[in-house]
Parts: sequence; C-alpha cells; structure tokens
Amino acid sequence: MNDKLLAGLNPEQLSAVTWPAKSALVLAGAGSGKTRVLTTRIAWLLSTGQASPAGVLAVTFTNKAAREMQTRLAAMIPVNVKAMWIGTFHGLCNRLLRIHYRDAGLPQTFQILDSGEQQSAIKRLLKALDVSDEKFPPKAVQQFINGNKEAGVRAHAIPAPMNPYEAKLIELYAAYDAQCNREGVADFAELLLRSYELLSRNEALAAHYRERFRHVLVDEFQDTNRLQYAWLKLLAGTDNALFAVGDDDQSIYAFRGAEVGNMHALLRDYGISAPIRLEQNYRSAGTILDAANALIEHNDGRLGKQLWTDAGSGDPIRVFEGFSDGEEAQFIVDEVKSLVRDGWNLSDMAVLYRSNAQSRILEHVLVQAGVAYRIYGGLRFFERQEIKHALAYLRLAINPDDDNALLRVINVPSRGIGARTVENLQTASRERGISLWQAACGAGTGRTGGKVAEFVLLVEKLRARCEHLSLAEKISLVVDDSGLRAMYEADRKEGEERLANLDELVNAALGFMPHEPELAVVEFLTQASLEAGDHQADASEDALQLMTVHASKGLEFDAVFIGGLEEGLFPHENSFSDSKGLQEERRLMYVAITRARKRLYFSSAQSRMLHGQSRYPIRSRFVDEVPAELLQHLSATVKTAAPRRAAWQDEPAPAFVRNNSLAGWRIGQALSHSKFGSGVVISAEGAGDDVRLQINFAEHGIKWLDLRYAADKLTPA
Ligand SMILES: Nc1ncnc2c1ncn2[C@@H]1O[C@H](COP(=O)(O)OP(=O)(O)OP(=O)(O)O)[C@@H](O)[C@H]1O
Ligand SMILES: [Mg+2]
Repeated sequence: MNDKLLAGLNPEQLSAVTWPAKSALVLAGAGSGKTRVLTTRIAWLLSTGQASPAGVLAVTFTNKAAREMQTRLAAMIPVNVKAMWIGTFHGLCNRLLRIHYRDAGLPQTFQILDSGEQQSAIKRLLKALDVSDEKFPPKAVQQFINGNKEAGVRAHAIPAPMNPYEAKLIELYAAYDAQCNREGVADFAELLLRSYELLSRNEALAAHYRERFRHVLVDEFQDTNRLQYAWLKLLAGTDNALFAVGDDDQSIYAFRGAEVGNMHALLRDYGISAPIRLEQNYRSAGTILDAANALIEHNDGRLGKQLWTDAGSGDPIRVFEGFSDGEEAQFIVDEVKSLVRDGWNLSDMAVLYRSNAQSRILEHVLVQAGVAYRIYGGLRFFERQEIKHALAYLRLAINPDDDNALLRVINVPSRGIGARTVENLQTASRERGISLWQAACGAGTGRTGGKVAEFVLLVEKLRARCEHLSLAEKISLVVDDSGLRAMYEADRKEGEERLANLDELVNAALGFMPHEPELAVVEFLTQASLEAGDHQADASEDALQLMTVHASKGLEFDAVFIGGLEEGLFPHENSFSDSKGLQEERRLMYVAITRARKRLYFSSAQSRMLHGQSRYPIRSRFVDEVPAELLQHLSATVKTAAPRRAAWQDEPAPAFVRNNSLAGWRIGQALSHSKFGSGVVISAEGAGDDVRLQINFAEHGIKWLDLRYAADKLTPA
C-alpha cells in the first residue's frame, strides 16, 4: 500500500513525504508538487499508523483548495476526509469557535459577517454615534479594524494614538467590537483573532489540541500573516511537527499583511536547518515554464529557486490584442469553443483576471454563446439580494435579536415601515441597550407601531412554524410566508431569475449535510458566508472556470487565458507608486502563468470600459517581460513597426499611456482634427514617414488617417 502511495515521487519529494515527525519547510516553485507532497504525507502518516485522522490538522487558503485536498486524499486512502480537520484558516477557526463558543464568549448561533455586511454594520455604528461618514469613510474604518485584527491587536492594546483622528478610529474599533458582541456576530478577521485568543488564554484547551494535533500541515505558507502564524504556533506548540510548504515567488497577499518573513521565522522558531527544495516542475510545458521563470527574474530579493521540466516545450504562448474589451472577450470565447471542438474539456480551461469587474463582459459573451461557466469568488450566489433577504428571514427565525438581519428585511417586501420608524427603533435600542427586535416588540400600536407589530407577528409565526421543519422546508417556508416570493413574482424584470435563485437555495439546502443535524441552520448559514459562490452552477456540469488570479492559487488547468493584460489593470494602477507593489503584481502574474499545463493565452484590449469610463490602455509590461520567442501574436490590430518594448521598458509607469513613437503621436492620445473634431488615437500602423493612425472621433466615429496628408490637420488636445 505504501509502495503505491509513494510510487512516482522523485527523490526530493519522497524525502519530504516521509520526513520524520518533526517540523520542515518545503520551499519550491510552482507546480513542483508541494501540494501533492503535503497530501501524500498525510496519507502516508495515516496509512503507516503514525497518525490518526483526528490527529492531523491541515490548512489551505481557499475553499476550493481545501476540497481538492480532501478529494485527492480520499482517492489515496479510505478515510472519512469530511471528519478531518482539513480546511481554510477561517473554516477551521469557525469550527473551533462553534465547539468552544462559551469559552470564546459567543452565542452558539453566532453569525458570520461577510465584508459587505461588516461595512453596513460600521455604517450603522457611525450613524448611532453621530460620526460623519465623510470624515470617517466606512471603508477606511473597516480597513483600520481588519488591519489591526489581522495583526492580532484589539482596540485597547493599540499604543497611544498619534493624532486625534487615530484616537477616534480606535474608539470606533472598540465600539464596533462591542456592537458585534451585542448582536452575536463575527466578521472574518474576528474568527481568527477570537480563536487565537481562545487558545492563548486557555492553556488547558491549547494543551488539549496540542496533544491531539501531532501533525500540523500548511499549504501556501508564504501567504500566512502574523496572526495566522501565531495561531499555528499555538496549535503546534514546539513539540509537534509543523510541516509547511510554500513559494516566496507566489506571495500575493502582502497587501493583507502576509509576511514572507514567516518563512525565516519558521526556520528559526522550529530549528529547521535547511528548507527542502523541489526543483522539477510537473505541471507546465517548457514554454510556459520558461515564460514564468523569465518574468519573475525581474523581481529582486527572491529566495531563489530553480525549476526545470522534462516535458517538451509545447505550444507558444498566444497573444491577442483586441480593439475593445468586447472583442477581447469574443476572442476568448471563440477560442474556448474551438478548443472544445478539438476535444478539450471546458472545466479544464480557465479565464483569469486581475479584477472581479472584468468578469461581467466575459459573462455577457459567454451567455450569448451558450457556453457554461462557473465563477469562483466575486459574483456570489450568496451575495445576491434575494438570497440575502431569504437568509435574513431564516436568521430572524432562529435569532430575532440579529439586528443586521432585521434591518435588512423589516421593510422587504415593503410594508410601510419607513426610515423614520426604523430610526426610532434604533434610538430606543441604543438608549435602552436592547436589540432592535426587543425595541420592535415594544413599539406599541399607533399607525406605524401597528405595522411594526405586524412584522413582529410575522417573525413570531415564522419562528413557531419553522421549529420542526427540515432546513429546506424552513427555507421554503420563509420565502413564501415572508412575502418574498409574491414580491418577486410581481417583478416582471428580474423576478424570474431571482425566483430561480431562491429555488436554487432550497436545492442547496436539500443537498446540505450538516455535521450536527440540530445545528443544520447555523451550519448552513455559516457555509453561506464562508463558501460564497459554490452553488451558482451545477458543480458536476462541465463548465469554463472564471476567477481572479488571487482565487486561482494552487489550481491548475490545461488551458489558461489571462485577460486584461494592460497597464493600469494588470499591473494594477494602485501598484505604480512603489516598486514593492509592482513586484507583488509580478508575483501575481507568475501565479497566473504557472496555472497552465499545456496552453496559455495573453489577451488585452486597446479600449476598455472601466468604472463607467472609456479607457485606452497600453499593453501590460508583463507581456513584454516574457521573451519574444515564446510568444505568437494572433491579432492584426496593432502593426506598429516601432518596437513597443524599447519605448517604455525602463520607465517607471507614470500613466496609462506611454509614447509609442508614431511620428510623435501615441496610442491613447487625445487630439483634435480641424474637420472631424476631437478624438483619441486607438491604433496605428506603418513606420517612419508612412504612419497611419486609427482615430476614434467623438462625433464622426472611427477613421484611419494617413499622416502624410493629415499631419497638419491634427493638434494634441
Ligand atoms: N512526481 C510526480 N510525478 C508526476 N506528476 C507529479 C509529480 N509531482 C507532482 N505532480 C503533478 O504536478 C502537478 C503540480 O503539483 P502540485 O499542485 O502539487 O504543485 P505545487 O507545487 O503545489 O504548485 P503550486 O505552487 O502552484 O501550488 C499536479 O498535477 C501533480 O499531480
Ligand atoms: Mg500547491
């Protein structure tokens, strides 16, 4: 059995898998088998009897990666992987807190606030405290709170504030925590901090888990932040084996406080003399690997790794530059369809993008073309309005003191309870230190009081009727009895889709397997918060995979499309100001490239709608950091003879648009023509004296102009 498990591993992998029961760091590049080593090690520990399924804790970064690890493990040995402690940091912390909710000072049914809900909670707080949300934008307050939580710092522990503004932020942080405690809710960062505190304050409990989890394994270790590392140290103690795998070149969460420094700390704290290195890449064709290696060379301060493959060089990387973002999307979809005709599976192909907003246009084209797709992260089933409404009713049915839920639906569907009434309730709740629900119960009769009383009655009824129903029945019931169904039935425009989503919610509940049946609702709501995006398409359906580069970490696909390779988008404009930011963008690009097994596409657009505006970006520097001999250009739109690369290679990146040396003009430049008026240069061809510009004129549309004749009619705008 072991032989079979270990067969096919190379000597370094074998050494890592069968490493004695002590700590280790596997430091190796993308596709070298880190995750495979980690999973195989768990299987090996179990099958050799060195560990029991209950004695292993394994952490990964995304839900998808955690599930993948479970699937791979289940394929290797017969074990109930669902019962094992394999999950994301958030998932495992949640599990810990559910078990020890009392010690953690949380109600058993505590709800998780996602990022949007956290922001509304902060907005509510600002209002209650009469703090201007212009001076203290909720988003900034949120960042301050989460940043501190992720560093493990509570409000009272922040050292003396540097100025009154910071003092106020600290005050808001404390008030926010108090509000969350009152309402029995926890945001994402809270899950981690709270469970860290639980263990650090409760030595007996920590000792119990240390006794239990003799093996703690971490994937993607380069992306752990300080608190996560401290949490791991608490759990692993110094005697247990902390087995971490990672790649400094794939560190992409520095903006959220992740520290590559944790790798050094791990070596030091656990007396590891040298990291284990894996150098053979098993994932990608040679060309793809060469591209990744060449790109990441542009970064400095790397720990340094070699990667080689004995796979052939494979296809060149195909580069497409579309005229517009629509054309780019169309290219991707056409190409996907042609690959399918050639026998590729849709689910083995992925489109990766830097920002979530980019998915919309792709979705549009995919829908038109009738290509099935799934989106991970981003547009989330559980973030859709109708789903949130239904879940809010469900939450009220189990805990009416849930202020967030109550505020969401007190007037949905509309029942004549206006903002004024809600404000009165909020005042009452604040003054008397009670929940909104309690305030509503005492709202009296009067004209609006009567409406509130009706709502109270509705919720009471839902509570009573829900009691003995299954989860799916409960959801059906709240959807019907709350009036949501009727409301969407009356909505001609979007109702149909929303009703379909609500039905899908019931389906999700039907297929839901709770760990503890009596906590099914809580577990379901928890999953809804943790696993956004999982029920939007039938998981078994063959579908194209869409996701941000961040979400693609650790995954692999036969064909990968990296879209929107434009300066300002990828690298993101926010990263232009410092070289650290740019290097993180480059690592992100390295992650994107190394997801591909056989086929890789780079695409970009010369004009793009972004934040409601047309932009005329130029191609990303990252395309040009890949050696030209690895690329095959597919588009004919830009035929500038001028070497684009030379034009901007060494510059920083001050703006979207840089000079392309087209007789003094550049792509993206605004100008005006004596006859056609104002316009923007969108592409060009020719060189020297023979240059033609394609210009998009505001009033006269797109025209090609020959500079030999038109030069004197043009002036820069
Ligand atoms: N010894 C091996 N023989 C054959 N295939 C292997 C071997 N080791 C790993 N692979 C395969 O190579 C691919 C990449 O492995 P894996 O995902 O574990 O790499 P990784 O180092 O975790 O990559 P990343 O850094 O992207 O997370 C997988 O398909 C894996 O099954
Ligand atoms: Mg991996």
